[in-house]
Amino acid sequence: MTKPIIAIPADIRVLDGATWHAAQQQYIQAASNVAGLMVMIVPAMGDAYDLDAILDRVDGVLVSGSASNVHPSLYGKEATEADGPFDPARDATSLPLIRRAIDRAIPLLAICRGIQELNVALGGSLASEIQEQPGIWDHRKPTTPERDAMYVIRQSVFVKEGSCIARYIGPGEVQVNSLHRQAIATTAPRLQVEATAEDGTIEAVSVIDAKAFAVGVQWHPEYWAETDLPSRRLFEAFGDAVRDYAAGKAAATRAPLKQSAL
Ligand SMILES: N[C@@H](CCC(=O)NCCCC(=O)O)C(=O)O
Repeated sequence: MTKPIIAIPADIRVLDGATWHAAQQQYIQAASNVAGLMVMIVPAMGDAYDLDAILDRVDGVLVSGSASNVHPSLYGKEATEADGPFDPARDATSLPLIRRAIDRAIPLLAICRGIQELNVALGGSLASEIQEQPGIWDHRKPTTPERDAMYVIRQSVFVKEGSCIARYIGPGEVQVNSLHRQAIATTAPRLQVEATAEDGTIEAVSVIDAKAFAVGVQWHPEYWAETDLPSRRLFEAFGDAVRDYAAGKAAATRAPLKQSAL
């Protein structure tokens, strides 16, 4: 059987003076090698593209991390320069894509910037420069050019008993990496908190009334998905949910054909 396809909304990047619609290799590799999926990068074209037509052709959505921040105007805050860098074209694509995927019961995995987009898409807000708040740790990307060192597993999160992700990675303490300076401030009404860090930072959420896998994590399971068990299990769970969705869609397409053949 052909592997199901998932959509990854692109970042806008400028390389050598040209504008690119880009997605990082680490997400594509984890989705392909661990979840067993194929990836389609969705250009950051906002409402110039019919996002439902794109969702008709895929079986899941993976919203990746990125150095840019969701524009504060999208959660009712005035932007300062310190809130940047921004990527309004990605916001204009990923936020409606997230909302439509949830409405259509299409599996969704949202990572780092992705969990922040999921929260804003559903009406929540973000806090910036969280390391400056009293009692909050420094969750920022380690300063090193070495990618393995940037993404090193160095922080505990506590997964809630009975949460959605506890089914895959167990409840209790899990070791993760951390590369962010923003975090969820007000949790969107449709989200439940699945895991927190010891300093109270929200580390994972799920959509309460979702009809499919709809999970966001503040850490980066994609980076170590081939070698770290909790990271692998999250990607495998997403892959299974995507395959279930694809199988359901294929069965629904076959059913009317069978009837008309009678
Ligand atoms: N706005 C966010 C971004 C967090 C995030 O997705 N980090 C990944 C960084 C990857 C990179 O730098 O390439 C925040 O800082 O909280």
